[in-house]
Amino acid sequence: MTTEQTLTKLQEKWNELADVKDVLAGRDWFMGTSGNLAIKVNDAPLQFLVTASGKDKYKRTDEDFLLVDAAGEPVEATHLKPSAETLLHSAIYNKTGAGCSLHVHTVANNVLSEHYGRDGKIDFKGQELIKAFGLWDEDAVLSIPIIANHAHIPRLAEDFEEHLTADKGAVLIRNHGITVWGKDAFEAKKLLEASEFLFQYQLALLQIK
Ligand SMILES: CSCCC(=O)C(=O)COP(=O)(O)O
Ligand SMILES: [Zn+2]
Repeated sequence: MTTEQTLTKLQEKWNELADVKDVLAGRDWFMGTSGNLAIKVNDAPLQFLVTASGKDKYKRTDEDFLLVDAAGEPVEATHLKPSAETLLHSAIYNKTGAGCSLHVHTVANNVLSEHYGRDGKIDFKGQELIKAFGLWDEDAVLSIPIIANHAHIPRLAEDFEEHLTADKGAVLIRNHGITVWGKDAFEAKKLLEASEFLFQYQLALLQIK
């Protein structure tokens, strides 16, 4: 690839992730600067764009993302800090064929992660939207793992990695949020939206019971 082609690809991926960020911001899924997003730019060497830590993700700026390597370290010298949870995104790109990963905190995903936390998972059956995860059988069950929210991110990443068994998926971090990954930005966003729909449904159901 020429330098020009590399830069064009980087710009395309930047715009793709910025567009996803704007849509998720429209859903109010970045409260209190929470959440982080990443998109793969290059396979060999592995490089991905990740949100800069602590930014107001409701705004679109030239400093929203930075390019990091397989270990989550900035590729170039920068004053920007990669997301505090970059290691989770690194784990996804190192262990799966995913091209995009998204993490958001919502009231629904936090409440349900606490409610089902002791089970270590939340199951959805007989719900149309589990088809977003490729589960089309009538008896299919979507099982989303729930892991403990370790403050030490390498420890959190270690637990998280155990669930990186496919190129797409979702993991809930108890009283923290959800991380999803998919082959590209379209798939990751679809999985995130489907998960949040299912969480909102389950929460509403628990409330009327
Ligand atoms: C203020 S939210 C606490 C950190 C967090 O969980 C998160 O998703 C945002 O952290 P980042 O470093 O990616 O801004
Ligand atoms: Zn978080």
